[in-house]
Amino acid sequence: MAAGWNKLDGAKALVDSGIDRQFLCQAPRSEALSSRSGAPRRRNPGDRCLPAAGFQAYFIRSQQGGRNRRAAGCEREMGLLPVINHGIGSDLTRRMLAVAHEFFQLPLAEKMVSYSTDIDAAVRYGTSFNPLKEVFLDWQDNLLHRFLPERQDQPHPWPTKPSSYELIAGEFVDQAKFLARHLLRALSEGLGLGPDYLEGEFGEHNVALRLNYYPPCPSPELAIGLSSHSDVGGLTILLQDSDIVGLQVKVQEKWKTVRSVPGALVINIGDQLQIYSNGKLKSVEHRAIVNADKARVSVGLFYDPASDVRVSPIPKFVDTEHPAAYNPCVFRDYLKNLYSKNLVGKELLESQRK
Ligand SMILES: O=C(O)CCC(=O)C(=O)O
Ligand SMILES: [Fe+2]
Repeated sequence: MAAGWNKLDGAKALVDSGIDRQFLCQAPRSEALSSRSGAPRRRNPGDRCLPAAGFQAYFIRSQQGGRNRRAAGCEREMGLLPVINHGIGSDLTRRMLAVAHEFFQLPLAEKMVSYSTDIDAAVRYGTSFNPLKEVFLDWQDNLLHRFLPERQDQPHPWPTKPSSYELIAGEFVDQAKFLARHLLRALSEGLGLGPDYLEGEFGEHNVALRLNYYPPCPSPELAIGLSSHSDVGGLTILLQDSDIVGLQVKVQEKWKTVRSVPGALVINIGDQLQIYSNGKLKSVEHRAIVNADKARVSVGLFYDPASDVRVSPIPKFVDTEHPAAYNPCVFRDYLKNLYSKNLVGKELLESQRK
């Protein structure tokens, strides 16, 4: 294991602890050495590198699906919506991505101030999805903020470093929330409901902001950045680093890579909208892959029903031909279920099926 590293320290800390020493390469010795700059060496297809113990926490599934991860870009029929004229200024999206990078560059101890295993914590820093349970970790570290309606009378405990974080992330949350509401109204009308219907169902609504950081990975074909999942709530507004691909969507059992267009946002439908619409809307199965060259960040704003809302198919979508397909579930319980398991595609939603 990398000296002094433990799995809760996360992917960036493992990379920082010295990639070069972690690989026992069976390639010719001269090739096996990394470049003098210390930058991860690009591997040749013929290399047989065995990751040492620290990396084995991530290098998984090693034999599965490697080729798929490099699938060509395609946005048609993906079930998600890349949008450009979304009203969030390019200056703000650029600053949001920059401050996210800055956050993850902080020393580990400063990020760990926000480490918590409490899923109700307002701010939570960590690695992977459920590192205490997973055998193989996702190659990413993350910071999650939850803005719960029941806490709206308390100031949000923003991380104090980087110093511009609160201002930039606060502005991004406000604008992305505004956009999410607008989209929810449009979806509601598109379903033949009144424009405020879905918003009414969501109640006081939950908002969460998640920053994902994927450090460069010496063997990207052996790791996954974020395991396959669908977002569990209502709508997700996702901002990703320009010109670094990572997001993939499952379309007809194949992984398609989503192009990363500067300033564009990707809108995702979450599980609760599939339940409300009794399957008329479908939550999108997606994942993130990693690359050997560049760290990537993504920032997701999740606009979800309030925790105490009981979600079930809307009566308009239920009749004898279309019986209710899902059991009702209080959103808080759905989230608890999520965090008690590992991320596995749409299994959680499937377990809600009648
Ligand atoms: O990094 C990405 O592109 C995906 C992030 C994501 O799916 C999430 O945070 O739920
Ligand atoms: Fe997601």
